[in-house]
Amino acid sequence: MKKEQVANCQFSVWYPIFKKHTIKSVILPLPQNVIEYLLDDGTLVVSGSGHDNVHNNNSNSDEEEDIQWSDDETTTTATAPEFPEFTSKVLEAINALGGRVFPKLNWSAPRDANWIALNSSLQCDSLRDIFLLFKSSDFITHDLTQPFLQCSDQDSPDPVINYELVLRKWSELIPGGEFRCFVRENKLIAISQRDYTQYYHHVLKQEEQVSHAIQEFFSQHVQYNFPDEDFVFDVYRDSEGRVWLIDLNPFGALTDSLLFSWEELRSGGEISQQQEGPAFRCTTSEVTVQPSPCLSYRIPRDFVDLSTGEDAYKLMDFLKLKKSQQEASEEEEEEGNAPK
Ligand SMILES: Nc1ncnc2c1ncn2[C@@H]1O[C@H](COP(=O)(O)OP(=O)(O)OP(=O)(O)O)[C@@H](O)[C@H]1O
Ligand SMILES: [Mg+2]
Repeated sequence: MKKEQVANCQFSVWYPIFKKHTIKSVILPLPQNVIEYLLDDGTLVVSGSGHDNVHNNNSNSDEEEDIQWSDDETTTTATAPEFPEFTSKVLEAINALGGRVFPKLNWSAPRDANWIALNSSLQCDSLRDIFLLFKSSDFITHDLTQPFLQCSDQDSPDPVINYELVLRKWSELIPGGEFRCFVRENKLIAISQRDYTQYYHHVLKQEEQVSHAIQEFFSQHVQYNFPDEDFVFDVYRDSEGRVWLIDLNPFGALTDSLLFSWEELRSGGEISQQQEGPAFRCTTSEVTVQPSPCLSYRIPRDFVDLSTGEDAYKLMDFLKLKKSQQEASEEEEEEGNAPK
């Protein structure tokens, strides 16, 4: 996989080509100061003008507390003044897209961070929601810091990247309708169920119809229209059987090969010789159901609830526990001090 192939899969490259067949979206250039804010791994959301005051515990009681948790109403007012122009562009775009959006950068969405959002989802209705997800996501950091990490042409200069915030109209996609399609030398060679951790009875039952619909979509709208001849595209087949393009990804290890292996996809021989059309794989029984691949990115739910104040009872239990621990240690201390 070459750097150029990765550069071709940026949202702003493919969106204008396939606009008619994908979810309505708005692309906004990401200002340098916002990029720096996203990469600053100090506190999650910081009030004031910079990260300097995080450690500067000023005792002036008129000053706001330095650290603001994300669900605090004051967070928006604390961060918004720093990027007023960008904030208003984002809000305008969110409104134009119906009030709820799915955010991503040039390549990635913060899928590894959805657990941190109050709604445990990537659905956002403010810049504050977007910042919380982006700052918590390793996938977003990857886009910003090392997008060409696994490319074979490491000696060649990196293509110039203009970072962009992509806002997509929020759409309730049923995971069983999502498929990843692998194209080599402009030929559709393989289709995999996207959410391979679950068994979907209807996918298995409609395998032929699904494969046929995707092949038709590919030959009518995708084939020869993309600047590369090797790529991976993701689709969604809605309840009426219509196929939509969701994303484009580089053909190589950066992209999850799901129910195939990159070895077999690259060699192509075995999987495409078996039949005329593309190889089709889906999860075939409950036995193979696996935990969500993003689980390892999470921290314990209790910690999130406590830090956000989501669950009041949990917070009360936690405080009671702290209090009893404190009392116990005070008692111990007293005992320790008592003359023997
Ligand atoms: N507009 C949208 N509204 C709601 N959910 C969406 C939207 N777009 C995508 N999704 C959901 O989010 C998932 C990830 O989206 P997308 O493929 O754009 O992210 P990605 O970071 O490129 O993922 P990958 O690393 O697997 O390529 C999709 O599989 C889909 O379930
Ligand atoms: Mg993708």
